[in-house]
Amino acid sequence: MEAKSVFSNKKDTNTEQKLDMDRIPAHIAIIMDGNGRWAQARHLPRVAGHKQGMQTVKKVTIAASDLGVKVLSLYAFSTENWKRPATEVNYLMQLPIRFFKTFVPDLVKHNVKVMVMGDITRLPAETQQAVKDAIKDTADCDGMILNFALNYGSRDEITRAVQAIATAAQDGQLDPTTITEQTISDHLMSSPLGELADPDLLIRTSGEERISNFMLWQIAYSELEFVPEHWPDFDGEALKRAIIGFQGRHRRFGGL
Ligand SMILES: Cc1cc(N2CCCCCC2)n2ncc(-c3ccc(F)cc3)c2n1
Repeated sequence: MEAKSVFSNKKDTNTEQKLDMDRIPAHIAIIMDGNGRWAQARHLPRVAGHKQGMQTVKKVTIAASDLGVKVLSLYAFSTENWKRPATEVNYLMQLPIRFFKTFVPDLVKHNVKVMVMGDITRLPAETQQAVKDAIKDTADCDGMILNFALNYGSRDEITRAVQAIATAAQDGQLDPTTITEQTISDHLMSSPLGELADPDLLIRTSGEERISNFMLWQIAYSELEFVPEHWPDFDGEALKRAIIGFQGRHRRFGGL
């Protein structure tokens, strides 16, 4: 059957690059980098980049949902981000609240379910409540899952999984000789995603080629796309270009 396709209207492609709508990656993860540099280039405070980055979250969420992506994971706040200046951390902690107040009705309209990975107990109470409200208000949606990584770090996630597995073994609830890769996957924060837990495609914006402690276990077989746009400049067309890059590769899952 001829694959449905959508031409990328970006004029700088020198070949006819088509988006194969029958091979959209089920799970896309994005490291949303470049917000501070975007602001700096415009002689604006760093928080202006975060504010514009929030608008990009809304735009890209709808674009991904419309393309048929099943899970979109976004690295919103890492366990390392607490080291940033208090003024910036305080601003960032307000963003989930603003997101809830301004965007949840749109998410429901697009049947998008909010999920969060990370230790939210360390967040300010108001931020925690906004996150819980976003999860509650979208719980009945069964379309794309918008999975925010918030106060998340992959090494922290793996450490917590090892602790839980060791405790179960110590309590006689788990025979250590039966531990498999699936046992570890089942104890990660991504486990509610089930078969969709592992990203097919990881995108990092702003040209940096680092993983930065994001979903280290889950991206074992992911395709990686490092794109030049700062996150505030990323959009639906840039998302299509990244997916076209993904579709252009033969995926081996370690085989031939
Ligand atoms: C801390 C933080 C920062 C944050 N940025 C905006 C995007 C650019 C990168 C970092 C700054 N965004 N964007 C959305 C959320 C969010 C998180 C959980 C939730 F339930 C609803 C919204 C968010 N949270």
